[in-house]
Amino acid sequence: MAKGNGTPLTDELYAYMLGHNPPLDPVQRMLVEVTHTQLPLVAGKQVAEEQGPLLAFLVRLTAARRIVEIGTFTGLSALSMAQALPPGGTLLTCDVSEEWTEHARVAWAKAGVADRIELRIAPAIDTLRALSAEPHIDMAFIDADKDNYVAYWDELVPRMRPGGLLVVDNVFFHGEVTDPGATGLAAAIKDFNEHVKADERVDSVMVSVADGLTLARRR
Ligand SMILES: C[S@@+](CC[C@H](N)C(=O)[O-])C[C@H]1O[C@@H](n2cnc3c(N)ncnc32)[C@H](O)[C@@H]1O
Repeated sequence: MAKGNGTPLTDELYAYMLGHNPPLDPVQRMLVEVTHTQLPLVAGKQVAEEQGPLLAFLVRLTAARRIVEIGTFTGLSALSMAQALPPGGTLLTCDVSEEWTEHARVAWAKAGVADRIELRIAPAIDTLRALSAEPHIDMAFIDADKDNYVAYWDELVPRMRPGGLLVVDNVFFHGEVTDPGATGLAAAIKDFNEHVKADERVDSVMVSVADGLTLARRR
């Protein structure tokens, strides 16, 4: 079986890669530090450091004006995307935790992007179902409860405008997706990955970024 020509990502190489990406700005850096010091037990939920610049790059590349995010946590991915929006662009982000998203609100205000971000505290599936059914979303980022990924996908895809970009995090589920006996959330991600692969409404690629990322373009 072909293994690709990937280079193992050592700590040194990872640091080198980060050193060649746009550096975190002071508010982004603060958010990483606050998350690790004040929420150490759940800090691993935060997107990996290379994902913020990647998401910002994708917002600029697609000239996205209307973004929907599922899974706010302490707000680093939302901050990165909101900072890359053109004037008049907006980001709707969904979460269920007032506690975790309070850090996000503070950071967005500090960064001067609070006016372009709407945070809805409610099960994301309810927030998505309440959105217009018209294709109006330019970019979506799914990074929340894994057992609802298929449901989020099926609410989002019809609402994406043609050419719109869906980005989905954790599609490797820590490598457990290759386990034939996977259960629980790993099995949910495996089902999701099959669902995307079979979905003729999109063109998709799965890439090895952090814990695996799927990028899909609405046809
Ligand atoms: C992996 S974290 C998101 C990380 C975030 N994107 C960042 O940049 O730090 C997942 C988030 O999904 C939220 N979540 C879990 N279940 C949810 C649900 N049913 N609806 C909305 N959000 C949910 C959690 O509260 C958590 O903050």
